[in-house]
Amino acid sequence: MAVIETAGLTKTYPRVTALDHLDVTIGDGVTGLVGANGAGKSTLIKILLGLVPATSGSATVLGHDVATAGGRIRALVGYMPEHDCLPADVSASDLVVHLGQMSGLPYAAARERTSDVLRHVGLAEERYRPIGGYSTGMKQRVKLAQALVHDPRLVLLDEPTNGLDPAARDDMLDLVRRIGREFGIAVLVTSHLLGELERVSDHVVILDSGRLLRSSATTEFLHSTGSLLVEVQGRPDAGKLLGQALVDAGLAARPAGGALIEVDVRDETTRDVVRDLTVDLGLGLVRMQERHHRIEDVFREGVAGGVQPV
Ligand SMILES: Nc1ncnc2c1ncn2[C@@H]1O[C@H](COP(=O)(O)OP(=O)(O)OP(=O)(O)O)[C@@H](O)[C@H]1O
Repeated sequence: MAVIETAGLTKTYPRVTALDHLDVTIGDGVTGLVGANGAGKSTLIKILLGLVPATSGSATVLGHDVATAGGRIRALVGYMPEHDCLPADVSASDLVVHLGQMSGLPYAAARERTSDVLRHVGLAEERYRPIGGYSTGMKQRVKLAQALVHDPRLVLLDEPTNGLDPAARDDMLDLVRRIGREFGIAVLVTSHLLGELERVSDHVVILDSGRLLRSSATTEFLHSTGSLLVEVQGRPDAGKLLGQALVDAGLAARPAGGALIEVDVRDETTRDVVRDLTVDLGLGLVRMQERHHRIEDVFREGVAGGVQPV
């Protein structure tokens, strides 16, 4: 069963169409929802939670219709909102226990789960201090903990790395990956920082002005654009010589400046062909490295080239 499914989902505000006939299916694992500011990510999340009604079209979350089963969905789903919304004068521990009870857990179970999830997100003794004194990174962890306290089947994380410095961002992304891989909870995580999602996501959905630009496995993004950068030495025209030999061998190879050649990876034999031809030509292999385009490049190419939704 799809975790999330939308059909013709549209949301119009008086001045703007935030979602425009969105058809997308999201499964288990970690899915990155990418888009520039204003692309419609937060609007999609709020509709999926049953907090904001769609203008037209439909959506289901874990098989439940968002239009009629918002309450049921919110019991099964954890939500980490984008903006700072934590009360300053309450401790993380008290807040998460309270929200656990609001999600239906008895007091004792809420306390036990709170202790577990705060440990998982890396909040130790400070959990008993008022949240007002926390750093941004600690506040983000509290927001993540409250999304997990009721043991949801799916979590919706809206810009969890917002406002974090690089080290805190890495820690948060590690947590997101662990939620998906180790705890088996489906994750939909949004970001406008495209590069970070390829590290943690199994699947990437790209939104552009409320429309679906692309939805595919992360490996497909990388695989479809994978190439090798090869550097050879031994004679002045070494690069040219190897480039021609690679083309003669049926590979797509092109000069990449000086003694550098870029070769498209055709299959698992490509590296062996490069190595053998270099040896046959009596050249020295200086380096052979992966040259993946990043999701960011694919996104840019897509927008510039007007790629049709898939
Ligand atoms: N309540 C609202 N009333 C009017 N317009 C809104 C409302 N909420 C969102 N919008 C508009 O809808 C569009 C999509 O906004 P949304 O917040 O979903 O984008 P986003 O991709 O989450 O961007 P961000 O990362 O900046 O939050 C934007 O143009 C925004 O200004």
